[in-house]
Amino acid sequence: MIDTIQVMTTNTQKKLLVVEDDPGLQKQLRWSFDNFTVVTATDRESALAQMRRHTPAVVTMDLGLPPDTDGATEGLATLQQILELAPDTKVIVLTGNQNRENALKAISLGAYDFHQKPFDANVLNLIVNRAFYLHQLQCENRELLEPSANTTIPGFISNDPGMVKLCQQVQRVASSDISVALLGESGTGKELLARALHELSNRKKHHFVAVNCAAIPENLLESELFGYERGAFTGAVKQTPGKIELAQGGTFFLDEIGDLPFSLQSSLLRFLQERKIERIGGREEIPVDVRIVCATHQSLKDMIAAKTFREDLFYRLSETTIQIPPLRDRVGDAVLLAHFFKNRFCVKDKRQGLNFSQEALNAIDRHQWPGNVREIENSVKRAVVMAQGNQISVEDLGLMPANKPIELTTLREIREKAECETLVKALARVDGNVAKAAEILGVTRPTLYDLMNRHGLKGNVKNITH
Ligand SMILES: Nc1ncnc2c1ncn2[C@@H]1O[C@H](COP(=O)(O)OP(=O)(O)OP(=O)(O)O)[C@@H](O)[C@H]1O
Repeated sequence: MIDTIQVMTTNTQKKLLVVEDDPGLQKQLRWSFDNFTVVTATDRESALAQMRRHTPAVVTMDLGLPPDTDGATEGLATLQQILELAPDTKVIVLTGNQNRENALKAISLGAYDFHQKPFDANVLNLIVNRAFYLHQLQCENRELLEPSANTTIPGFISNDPGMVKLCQQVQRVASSDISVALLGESGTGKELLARALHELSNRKKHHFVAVNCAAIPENLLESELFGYERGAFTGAVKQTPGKIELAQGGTFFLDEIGDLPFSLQSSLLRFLQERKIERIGGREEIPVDVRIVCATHQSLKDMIAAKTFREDLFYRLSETTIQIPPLRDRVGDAVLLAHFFKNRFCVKDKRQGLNFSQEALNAIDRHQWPGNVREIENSVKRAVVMAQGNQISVEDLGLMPANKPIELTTLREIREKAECETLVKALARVDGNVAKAAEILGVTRPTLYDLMNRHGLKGNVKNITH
């Protein structure tokens, strides 16, 4: 049974979860905290469900939960899971001073012990209030210690003034229907911004449909985009709408537009001019109202010059062009993003309390991140798994410590050297398998090939060993 009494404090809602299987005691406890939103639970399952739903600041719990009301195996396991779900939550166990050993075990897990029987509601009230303020202080501390992001796009983390402006530009164009071309290196957040354009527009009730032109073989791409009628070709067993049609009313995102085969560029151009599609093997023209967003890491201007990309299509696709800078050009963002992903993966992997060592933070700031945000995301993800104790080291991140005396003259040389060494290390670890090395480094295969080319490693992969 859930009972809710809502009272707000200045900035954090006072939420208390009472975990107690004795109905009499539960009732008594529930009414003792009229300045809290009180939710209740009687066993492990309901306690965890309430934790997920409400993330209360404070929990009071009876250790003797069913099925083992005498022992505390169930209660201690519940306590551990509560703290894993929300490590900032303050848990007060009500042991009634009956089992000192269990009380000590609970304290070692991170709980507070309230051993008074019969319990005094006023004293417990004081303790719960104190625990709440401790929780609030801890949350505020965390916010102060960790840099915060400034953009107005939910989930898009950056404090770099250029990026903040770029996000404002995204927000401004989101409400219009003009086509947007997002240009930038791999992993800079093009898809994330494409989704933001959709979410911030009044098309958000409809679908956001993405097609990656590089991932679909040329002979299948046409039917993927435009759909087909039954019997249009061998294997066309039923009428199938294309991705453009599926985005009706919403946003259609063409990722890696630079990889759209030349043969299909004129079909796409026709659609953009007429806003109608014809399924393969069909006779009917179907009007489709979609907003077009595309992205690429390639230089479309160079492709136009090389006559591999149609200029007229480029102008249709890029009524607005947004150039996203690489991560190495954004001031302070690497550390900010590292904290962001660390917090995300800590919650996901239930590894609370992890922090970067100072040396790791310096290395994050120094590293060039050729794979941009995707690389930092993957690096932190792996580090959260690898870290021992509560510190993430430079090694956990797969970065280079700055302990060698610097003999080189320019920063550029130092960066180049570090990049080259990282590539060699990653390739050696996977016996020269480029796909696996790209995964470790958080870059795409083409990016890794480019980097290997630049560092003269391409012909030498087989020579790279441990
Ligand atoms: N500023 C950001 N804040 C938070 N997460 C980000 C940010 N930029 C990118 N990401 C995350 O980084 C990863 C890569 O981003 P995304 O897929 O949008 O890049 P992309 O430029 O489209 O890459 P590609 O060209 O390789 O397709 C995603 O998991 C995305 O959520």
